[in-house]
Amino acid sequence: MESSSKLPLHLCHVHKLSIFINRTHIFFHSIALVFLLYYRASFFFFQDTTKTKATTLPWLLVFVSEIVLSFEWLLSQSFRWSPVSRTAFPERLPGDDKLPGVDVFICTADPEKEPTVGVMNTVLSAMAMDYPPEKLHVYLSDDGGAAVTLKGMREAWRFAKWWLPFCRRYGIKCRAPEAYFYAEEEDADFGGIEFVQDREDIKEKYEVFKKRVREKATVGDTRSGLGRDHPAVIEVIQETSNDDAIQENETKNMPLLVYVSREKRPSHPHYFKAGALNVLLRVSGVISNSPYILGLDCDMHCHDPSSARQAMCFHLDPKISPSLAFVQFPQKFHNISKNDIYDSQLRSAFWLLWQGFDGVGGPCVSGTGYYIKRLSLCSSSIQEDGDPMKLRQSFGPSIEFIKSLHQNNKPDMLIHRKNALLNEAQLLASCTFENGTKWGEEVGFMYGSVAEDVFTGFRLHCKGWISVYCNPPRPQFLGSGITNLDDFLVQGTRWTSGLVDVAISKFCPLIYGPLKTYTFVQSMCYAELALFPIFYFLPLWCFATIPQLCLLNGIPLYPEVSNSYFIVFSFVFISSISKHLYEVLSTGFTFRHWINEQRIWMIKSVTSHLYGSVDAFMKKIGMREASFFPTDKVDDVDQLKRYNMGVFDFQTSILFLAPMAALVILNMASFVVGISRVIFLGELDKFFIQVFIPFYVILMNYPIVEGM
Ligand SMILES: O=c1ccn([C@@H]2O[C@H](COP(=O)(O)OP(=O)(O)O[C@H]3O[C@H](CO)[C@@H](O)[C@H](O)[C@H]3O)[C@@H](O)[C@H]2O)c(=O)[nH]1
Ligand SMILES: [Mn+2]
Repeated sequence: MESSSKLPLHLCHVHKLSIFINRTHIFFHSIALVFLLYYRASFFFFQDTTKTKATTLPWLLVFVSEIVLSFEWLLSQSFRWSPVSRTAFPERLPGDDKLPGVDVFICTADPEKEPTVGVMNTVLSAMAMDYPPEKLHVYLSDDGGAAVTLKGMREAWRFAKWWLPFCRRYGIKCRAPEAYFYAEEEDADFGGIEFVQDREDIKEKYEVFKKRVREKATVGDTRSGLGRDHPAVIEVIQETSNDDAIQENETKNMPLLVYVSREKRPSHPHYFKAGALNVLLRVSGVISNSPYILGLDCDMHCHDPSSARQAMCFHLDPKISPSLAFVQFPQKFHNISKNDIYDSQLRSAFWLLWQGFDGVGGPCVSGTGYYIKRLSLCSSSIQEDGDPMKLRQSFGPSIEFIKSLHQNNKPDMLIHRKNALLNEAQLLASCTFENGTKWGEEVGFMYGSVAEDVFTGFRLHCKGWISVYCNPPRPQFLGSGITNLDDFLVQGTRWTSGLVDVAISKFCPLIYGPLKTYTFVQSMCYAELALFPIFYFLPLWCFATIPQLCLLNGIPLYPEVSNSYFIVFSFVFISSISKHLYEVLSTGFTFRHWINEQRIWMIKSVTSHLYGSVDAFMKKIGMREASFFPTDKVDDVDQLKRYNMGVFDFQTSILFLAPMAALVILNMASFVVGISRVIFLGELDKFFIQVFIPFYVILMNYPIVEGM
C-alpha cells in the first residue's frame, strides 16, 4: 500500500517516431513550397513573354490560393509538432472518501430531434457511473422546456433504483440501458441463473420505462416552438412520498438528480448551449457546488463507468492540478458504418490532432466528455479577499451564488434550507439574471461563438490554464454521429460559423493568443482551428474553377512537364497526399477512408466552409442573427440504410447541391476538353497539370458523379 501511493497516477508518452517523421516532412515540404511560391512570384516580378492581361488575373488568383493554402499547411503543422498520449491508473487513486464531488451537466434542446428515451439513457448512464453516489450530482438542462422531458426524468429516477444496483452488483461496463440491452456488444456475462434472471427482470422494467416515457411523448407536449417562451422550472427529482425519513433512506445510494429548464423569453438572447451551461453552473453552485464538472451532450452516453476516476488521476495529481482546467476525452460514436462516407467519427481530430494539441498545452474543450474544474470557469475575477461589489458586477446579484464561489462552501440541502435554495435557483435561471454581468464574456462558458466549446477552451488557455487529452482503449463516451448529408452540411456550417466567429473577433488566436497561451505552438493550433474554414474555401473554390476555365480557354497556369519546376509542383502534391495517407493508415484506418477524407475535404470546403464563413461575417455586420440548429438524433431508416451502404444521400437543400453539381460538371467538361487538346493538339507537355486537376477532382468525387 505504501509503495503504491508513490506510484504516479498517470503517465505521458512522447511519440518520438511521429515527431521525427513529422518534422522531417515539415522540413522537405517547406523547401518545396518556397520553390513553388518563388516560381509564381517570378512570373510577376520578372519579365515573362507569356504575360498578358488574360493570364495575369488567373495567375494571381492561383498564386493567392497557393499562398493561403501554404500558410494553412504551416499552421496545421503545429498539431504535428510534438504529439503525446497518456495513460491513467485509477486503481492508484486514494480511497473513495478522499474523492472530490462531480456535477454532471447534460444539455438537451428539442424533444422532437432528441427523443426523450435517448436523453434519459445519457442521464441513467451518468447516474450509474462508478463513483461514490453521494459525490455525484446529475443536472439536465432542458432548453425545450418540455413537460415530456421532466416526466421522463421522473421515470428515469424510478428505473434508476433498479438499474444502478444491477450495474453495481454485476460490474456492468456499458451503463446506458439501451446500448446494454440492444447493441451487439459483449458485456459482463455471469451465465449464472441468478444473473440471467436479474437481467431479464431489468430488461422488462426497462421496456416498461420506455413505454411510459413514449406514451407521455404522444399525449404530451412536443409542440415545436415551445422552447422559446417559458418560465424557469427547477426540480430535484425524488419520490413523491412526503415522509422525509423514507426518502433519506431510499436515496442514499442514488446520485442527486436535478431538472433545470431556464427561463426563456423571445425578447432575451439565450446564447444557446453556452447559455444553458452557464445556468447549470449557477444553479448547481447553490445546490451541490462540486469542484469538478462533467459536460455531456444528450446524445453522448457514458460507455465506461470509470471516466470520472480516470479524470481524477490528472485532477488529483499535485504536480499539474493547480494549473489543470480540464481533462478531455474523445468523442466516439456507436453508429459509424465501416465505410463512414461522411467521416462522422472525425478521425483527424480525435485520433491525431488532439494528441498534438495535448503535447503543446492541451486540447480545446470539445463540447462533450470533459471534466472541468469549476474554479477555472469562475476564476477570472476572484481575488481571495474579493471585493463584494466587484464580485456582484462579475457574477450577478445572488449572495448565495457568490458564497458558492468559495470552494469549500458546500450548500446544505437540509430540508429547511432546501426551499430557500430552490427559490434562489429560480432567480439564477431567470433570463434577466445575466444583464450587466460578465457571464459569457469573462466568466463561465463563452458567448460570441456557436462553437462555444473551442472558444471557451481558448479563453481558458489564454488565462494560463492547461488541459490534457485522455484516450483510453475503451471509449469512455459514445454518441450518435451524423449519418446523412443534410446533417453533415448543417453541422459543418454551424461549426464553421462558430469558428470564424472567433477568427474575426478581437480574440483571433493569431493575434490574441501567441503571448498568452501555454506555448506559442498551442496558439497556432487554435489559429488553425479558427481559420481553416476560410483558408480552405477560398483556395478550393479557385482550384475547382480557375485551372479548369483556363484549360477551356487554352491558358496555361502551371509549368510544362519538361520544366524543372514541374518536379516542385509534383513533389508538393505527392508529399501532401502521401503524408495524409500515412496519417490515415497509421491511425488504423484504411485506404478507402483516405479517399473519403479527401472527398469530404473538397465537399465541405466548397459548401459548409463557404456558407458558414459568410454566415459569420453577416452576423458580424449585424445582418443575421446567431443560430444553433441541433442535429437530428432520430434515425431515418432509409437514410441509415444508405449511409451503411456507403451511398450518398442527396436529400439535402439545393443550396448545398447546386455548387457541388456545378463544379462536377465544370470539371468533367474541362477534363474532356483537356484530353482532346492532348490528343489532337499534342499539348500534353503544356497542360499536364491542368488536365490532372479535374481528373483528380472527378476521381475523388466519383460517388457524387454517380449519384447525379
Ligand atoms: O440551444 C441549444 C442548442 C443545443 N443544445 C445542446 O447542445 C448539444 C449539442 O448539439 P448537437 O445538435 O448534438 O450538435 P453537434 O453538432 O453534435 O455538437 C457538437 O458541436 C457543438 C458546437 O457547435 C458542441 O457544443 C457539441 O458538444 C459538439 O458535440 C445537444 O446536447 C443539444 O441539446 C442546447 O442545450 N441548447
Ligand atoms: Mn451531437
